[in-house]
Order: sequence, then C-alpha cells, then structure tokens
Amino acid sequence: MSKTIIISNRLPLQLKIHDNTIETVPSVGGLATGMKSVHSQSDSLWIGWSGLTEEEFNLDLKTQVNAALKKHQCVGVPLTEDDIEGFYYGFSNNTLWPLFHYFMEYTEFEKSTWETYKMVNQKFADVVLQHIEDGDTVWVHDYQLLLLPDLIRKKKPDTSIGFFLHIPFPSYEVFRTIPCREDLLKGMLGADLIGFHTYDYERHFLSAVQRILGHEINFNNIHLDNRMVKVDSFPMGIDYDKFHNAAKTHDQKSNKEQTEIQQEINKHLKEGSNQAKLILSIDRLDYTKGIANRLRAFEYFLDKYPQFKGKARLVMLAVPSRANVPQYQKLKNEIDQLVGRINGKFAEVSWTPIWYFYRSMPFENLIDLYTSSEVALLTPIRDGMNLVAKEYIASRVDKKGVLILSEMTGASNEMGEALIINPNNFEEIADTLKFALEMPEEEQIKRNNALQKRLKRYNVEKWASDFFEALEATKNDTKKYILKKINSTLREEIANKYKASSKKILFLDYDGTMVPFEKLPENAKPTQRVFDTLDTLHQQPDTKVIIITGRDRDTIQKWFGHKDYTLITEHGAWLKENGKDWELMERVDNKWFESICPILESFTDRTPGSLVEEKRYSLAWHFRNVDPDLGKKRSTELKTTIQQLIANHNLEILEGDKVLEIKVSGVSKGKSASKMLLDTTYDFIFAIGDDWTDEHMFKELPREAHTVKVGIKKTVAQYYVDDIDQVYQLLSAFK
Ligand SMILES: O=P(O)(O)OC[C@H]1O[C@H](O[C@H]2O[C@H](CO)[C@@H](O)[C@H](O)[C@H]2O)[C@H](O)[C@@H](O)[C@@H]1O
Ligand SMILES: O=c1ccn([C@@H]2O[C@H](COP(=O)(O)OP(=O)(O)O)[C@@H](O)[C@H]2O)c(=O)[nH]1
Repeated sequence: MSKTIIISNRLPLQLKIHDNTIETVPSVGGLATGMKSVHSQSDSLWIGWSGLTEEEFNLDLKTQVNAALKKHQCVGVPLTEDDIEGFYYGFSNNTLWPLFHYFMEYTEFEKSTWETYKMVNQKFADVVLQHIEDGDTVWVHDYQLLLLPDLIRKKKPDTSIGFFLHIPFPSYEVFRTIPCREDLLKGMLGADLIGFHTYDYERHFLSAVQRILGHEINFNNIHLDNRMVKVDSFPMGIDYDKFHNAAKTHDQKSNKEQTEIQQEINKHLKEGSNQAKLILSIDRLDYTKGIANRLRAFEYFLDKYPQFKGKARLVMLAVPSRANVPQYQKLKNEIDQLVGRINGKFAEVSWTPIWYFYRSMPFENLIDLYTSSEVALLTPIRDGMNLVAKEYIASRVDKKGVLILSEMTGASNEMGEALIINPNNFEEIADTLKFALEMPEEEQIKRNNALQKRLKRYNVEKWASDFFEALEATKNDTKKYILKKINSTLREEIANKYKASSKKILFLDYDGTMVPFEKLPENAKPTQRVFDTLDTLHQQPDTKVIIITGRDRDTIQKWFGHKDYTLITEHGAWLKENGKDWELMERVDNKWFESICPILESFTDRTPGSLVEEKRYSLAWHFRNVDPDLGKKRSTELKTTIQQLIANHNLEILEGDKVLEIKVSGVSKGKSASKMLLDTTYDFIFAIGDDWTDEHMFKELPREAHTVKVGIKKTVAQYYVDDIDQVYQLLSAFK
C-alpha cells in the first residue's frame, strides 16, 4: 500500500539522553506542532533529525533511539555535530533565515556552510530513497531542505513530490543577492507542487523563477522542458478542536486540578486586590518576532497612558531557539536588559509590568496563558504565518479576548477582524493596546466569532487535504502529458509509418525546434547538426523537407540558400523550392510599415532590451530580453495602441514566444502548409514546432498528419517531445 512520507529538518519529537536512557520531548515551532496533527491522523512516515547528533549516543543507545522514533512512525537522518553546525546553525539559520525574512544585514554567505547544506540535503535524500516505494507521495517541508525535491526527483522521476515553504519567500530584489540562487530554485522545482502561506510569497517566488531561470509561466504553472510545476498558496491552519476542547476542559477544572501556572495566575493577577489585565505574547526568541520592539512599544504605552500602571501586565513567553547563532545570543542579552530596565522603571511593590519566561512550556500551560489573557500582542517584524495568533483565538471558548497582530505576519491576511498594527509604529501599538484593553465585550465576541468560524473550517486537516488534492491534480495533468509524450515505442511506431509510406512531407519549424533561442535573433545560426539532419532527410527517397519559419526571407536565404530544401518564410509569405527563385505565396505589401514602424520604435525606446525586426512583409517587436513583467505589460499596451491601424490596413498580430509580429491578415503557417499539399498526395505528413504560430499548422493539416509540439505547453498537436535534443532523436529515426 502506498504511503505519505513527510520530511522536515525537525521531527515532531526531539530525543534527549537522561541517565543513559532516551527521553522524548515534543518539538517547538509551528511546523512541528501543525504537521504533528496531520501525521497523527494519517498513515505516514516522518523523516527528519532526531535532535541528537551521531557523537551523542553510542551503539548501546542506538536501538533505544530507533525504537523511540519508530514508536512515532519516525525515521532519523544521522547528522554529526559538524553537519548541524554548518547546515542548521550555519546555512539554514545564518544565511537563508535572515535573507528570507528581509534581515539582509544579518545574512552571511559562507562557501563552507553552503557545501555542508548541500551535503546534508543529500543525506536526507539518501534516507528518503531507502524508504520510498513506488506510488508513495512525498511532502518536503521548509527552507532547510530546498535542494531535496530535485535530489529525490533525479533518482525517482515518477514520484509525486510536494514542497511547502513555512517562511516568507522574499521579493526578487532580495532573493537575487544570494550567490547560489539558481541552485536553490532548481532544487525546489524538483517538486510537482510548491506551496506558500500567502499569495505574496507565491508571486515573489514566481518572479524569481521567471527572472533568474527564465522559465515560461502561465498563471501559476511553471513550464519546465519536460514537466509542469504548479505553485499555489495554502495558508496553514491549526488543530482547532485540540485547542478549543482543551480550553473547554480547562474552564471546568476545580482549583485543585489547576496547573501551577494557573494557580499562580489566579493568585497574583486575578484574585488579589491588585487585579491586572494580562497582555500575552508567545514566540521563539527570534529577532524576526519583534520582541525588542514590543517591549519598547509597551514602555511607550505605559508612558503615554499612565492610567494603566498596575492595571495591565505583559506576560511574555520567549522560547529558547537557535542559541548557537550569534544574532540570537545578542538578542537574548538585549531582551534581558530591556525587561530589567522597564521593570525597574515602572515596578511598584504590588505590580511588576512584565512577567518574562525564557523557556518552553507544555501544552496545558499554553492553554492556561491563552485562556487567562485579555489581550494577545504579537508584533513580528516578519513571520511566515504565526500559529500562536490562531491558537489564542481558538482557545477563547468564551469568545472574549482581543488579538493585536502585526501586519507582517502571514496570519494577518486571514485574520482581518484582529487589530492589525505596524510593528514599527509605537504610537499605533500604544493606542491599539488602550483600545483593546477597553474594548466592550460585545465587540470582542463579534470579532472572535468570525475568526473562530474561519479557523474551525480551514483547520490544519483541511490545509493538508487541500494541498494533497492539488498535488494529485497536478500529477494527473502530468500524466495526460506523459500519455502524449513520444517515448521509444511511439518513436519507432512513427518511424515505421514513415518508412512504409511512399510519399512523405515534413514541415519543420526552425527557432525553438531546430535551434535554441538566442538573445539576439541573428545569433541563432544553423549548426552542423541542423545541416546533417536535414541533408540526411532530404536524401531519403520520396521525402520533401520543408523549413517553415517566421524568419525573414533574406536571413533564411543566407543560411539555407545553398541547399535544396524547400523554404517557407515570414509565416507563409514566401516560398523557395526546387532550386528556383523566391516567389510570393500570398498577395502582400508593406506600404503599411510607415504607419506602424514609428510606433514600434517609440515602444522600443522606452522598453529596455526590446528590438524591432523588419522583414520584407512583416514587422516583429521582440521582448525576449526585457524584464518579464514589463515585457508582458508593454506588449499588451502595444496591442491596444495599434488596434485601430491593424484593422484599417487589414493586418493581424501574431503572438509568438516573446515576440509580437504584425503582418498582412490571412498569411499563416497553416495556410501555406495546406497549399503545399494541393498538387501531390502524401501518405505521410509530419509537422513539428514549438510556439503559438505553429498551432496554425497543427490545426490546418489533415487529421492523419503526425503533429508534434516541442516542450510542454498547451497545444492541438497530437504528441509532445521535451526539448530540441528529442526533436533530433525523432528525426534521426526516419532513416
Ligand atoms: O526548528 P527550529 O529552528 O527550532 O525553529 C522552529 C520552526 O520555526 C519556523 O516556523 C515557521 O513555520 C510556522 C508554521 O508554518 C509558521 O507559522 C512560522 O511563521 C514560521 O516561522 C520554521 O519555518 C520551522 O522550520 C522551524 O521548525
Ligand atoms: O513553549 C512553547 C511555546 C510555543 N509552542 C508552540 O510553538 C508554535 C509556534 O509557532 P508559530 O507559527 O507561532 O512560530 P514559529 O516558532 O514556528 O516561527 C505554536 O504552535 C506554539 O503552540 C510550544 O510548543 N511551546
């Protein structure tokens, strides 16, 4: 039976050695807490790091380690201290983490940690490959494993692979600064489906893929040579019932059954003469979480609204995290000092403004804090999602409580009823805190009602099932493509038909089919491979070889004029065959150039990288070297600008691959190809091409023709080949 393999750096449990025995503790962090719910409800295997390095346990303990992991359907990836240093503290958390959260000044790029990162991703791949079976689905998580999807794809090309990034994907301008940017993107593109928390992260990723790798993107599909990768946003939910039900039971507990923390909260904060409202914050101690800003904003609040002294208290839980990274150590000192200074400044005998815990707390204590706090104040500078915001709302069984949430969190996109603040605006935070502490109960209930409904509906289970459904759909699309793809059997079948036929005609597109695109069109000259292949085909008995291209007559004359192949240029305007001179296939003129050319030139002047190509009877505006977004925008603008002129002169616009071509209406590769069939009866008709202009040919040729599209794109052609190399593989079978 097929299974799902979840892979993340951290497993849902961490192993510790105590008195020579293995103990397990739950992992902290949103990825682990969220995915744990998915894992526990499905028959999946989770592969990741156990929290122990290879040096930390000996052979005697190994059996215990494996057993502890197996009990939770987990498999460990063996990592050494050096691996953890270079891969986890180094490249993951000293390079990728700050870069992806826009902390460029903290981002260090070191070749040695990059090398370790690559090596450790390979170690993960090796373990996955030991456990993967045909039909399994793989779900890779997060920035520590960006190279893994491609490493698995290389060894197991047919596996269904999903990838989810839990942190922001930064804008192209930030991402482009990292030297290994191409490798990172290529690694991720090994997946069939790539998921992000928000649409913004998704569009940043697509923009980076388009600009750095130059792949064609259609809506949210990335066209690779032989596969399609789908990209989408799936905002992660929480296990709503788990938090809501725990909060319900919590409310029903007698005094005796309450946890120590709850008893403390009641004694000091809720029941004494000096009752203070609680403002809660919970995060890992991370500079992205805006903890220092929050403390300063709280100080500003107490200065601005002194009436809250003694009446409000910040309860701040900061969970130790990545303590080996220097920036985290600095932050810890800064927070300690800030808390000390603010408490020193405002404390009274019966009231300290900040209760600060630097540790992690078990689930029951988190529930104590969530249910006892009137306000949650979460102020990250950047945060992929922020599950604490969702957990706080889900735990409010009484529907009371106010959430103040930074607009820089992924969660703020879906939690519009919360009070959304800019974490750098202390004035706004102070005013919002006052507003929250004074908010009437009816308003709190109204806001939370809406939030809870959404959290209940789009919970972590729904999030995971949506992701799997999308992965399945992507895989099915790919299957459809694979069915039409020319494999060795199909190649032989087509070649046999060719050999068995007595009259054959082959229509071959040039750019993108026989040769790859170049930055400047004049540089895409025919190679020896082009001539060798065409000569061989041309020498076959009863075979007519036609190059059919949008290229201008003069260039094709220069490149192929010395050969005897049939040449059709400018999308069917010109024909040259049987060694005769060029003749016009259609009645065309170019008098209209003088009205269109100046417009194209003015677009070229203000669109860096674009160029005008003047052919005998058509004009082409190329934007291959233009910034992709600008190119798309300007080509749409150009179409609108010349619309009227096009109609007046009986012209039409052909949209090729990064080119708009204006030509006399009615001239097309389809029409000219059909004309070539008029005088002779062929029993083998073949056409191959890569772009939109070839679709005319595929459409208009008779049904029995063998039509082949180069690259995985929408087409009416019968078959696909992946790339130019496969074009030659196919053509060389015809001999
Ligand atoms: O494993 P650690 O280095 O201890 O860090 C804990 C996790 O932090 C990050 O969590 C992210 O995922 C959350 C769920 O999607 C999201 O809400 C939050 O905004 C992110 O920061 C990290 O992405 C995980 O890989 C870590 O395990
Ligand atoms: O002592 C603690 C404090 C927090 N959490 C959990 O850690 C996660 C934090 O996730 P979030 O998305 O807010 O941020 P991350 O730490 O993943 O960046 C939440 O599920 C919390 O319930 C925990 O398990 N123990």
